[in-house]
Amino acid sequence: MTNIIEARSVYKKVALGNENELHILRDVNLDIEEGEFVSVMGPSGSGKSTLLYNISGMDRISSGSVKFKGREISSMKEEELAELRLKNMGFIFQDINLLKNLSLIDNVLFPALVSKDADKNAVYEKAKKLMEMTGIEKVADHTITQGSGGQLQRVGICRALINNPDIIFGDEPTGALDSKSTEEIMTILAEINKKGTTVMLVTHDVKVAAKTERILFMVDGIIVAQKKMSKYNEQHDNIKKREESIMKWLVENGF
Ligand SMILES: Nc1ncnc2c1ncn2[C@@H]1O[C@H](COP(=O)(O)OP(=O)(O)OP(=O)(O)O)[C@@H](O)[C@H]1O
Repeated sequence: MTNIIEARSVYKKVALGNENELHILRDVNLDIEEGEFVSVMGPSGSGKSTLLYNISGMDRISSGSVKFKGREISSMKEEELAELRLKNMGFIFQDINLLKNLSLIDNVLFPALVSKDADKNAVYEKAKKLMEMTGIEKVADHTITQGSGGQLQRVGICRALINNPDIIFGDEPTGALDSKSTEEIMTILAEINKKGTTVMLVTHDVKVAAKTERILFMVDGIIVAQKKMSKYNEQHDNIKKREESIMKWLVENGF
C-alpha cells in the first residue's frame, strides 16, 4: 500500500511569553495509507486538532517532516500549500463555517469556483450529484438558516468533496449532532471512504471511532497507542462489539 501521509519527528511548539514554550506535538511519527479510514481520540487538550491541522498543512509544524503523496509540505510556500489543500484535501469541522448569504448549493460550489479554469456547468452537475448522494438535493436552494444541523453538515461534506480530494480531514464533524444525524453522517463518510477517499477524523465519540479502521490515541501531544481493526462492514460486523472493544482498549490505555 502507498502512504498518502508520512509524518516524521513532528513537533509543534508555541511561545507562551516569558520565554516559555508549550509543546503541543512531541515527536509524532505517523503513516496514513491511501484509502484508510482513521480516527484520533484522546483527552481534551491532548493535541488531536493540532495534529490534524499540522499534517494537513493548515498550520505549520515547528520541526520534523510531513509528506503528502511524497511531497514535503512543511517547506512549501503558502500559495503552493493553499492550492494543494484546495485541490487534494477536503475539510469538515464541527462548526460548519458556511457562508450566510449563499444558498446551500452555492456553498457546495464555492471551492470549485475559486479556480479560474473551472467548468461551471460540470461543477454544478457535480454539486447536484453530491447533494443527491447525501440526501439534501431537495433543500439545495435553501439558505443556511433553513437547514438543520445534520443537513448543514452534509453541505459541509459536499463542499469538502467538490474538488475530488484524495483525503478528507474532519475535526469533530459530528460533535454538534444528535445520534441519528451522527450515524447518517458516518454512513456517508464510510461510503466516500469505500470509493477510495482517505478519511481522518478527530472524535470524542466511541460510536464514531467504531466505524473507522484504525484509532490513534493521543496523550500530551504524543500518539501513545494505536488500535487496528478491519474496515467496518455493516452487514458482517457487530458494531456494539466493536464499540466495547474500543472502550476496553481506551481504559487499558488510561483514558
Ligand atoms: N496556538 C496556540 N497557542 C497556545 N496554545 C495552544 C494553541 N493551539 C493549541 N493550544 C493548546 O494546545 C493543547 C492542544 O490543543 P488541541 O486543540 O490540539 O487539543 P485537542 O486534543 O484537540 O482538544 P479538544 O479535544 O478539547 O478539542 C491545548 O492545551 C490547547 O490549549
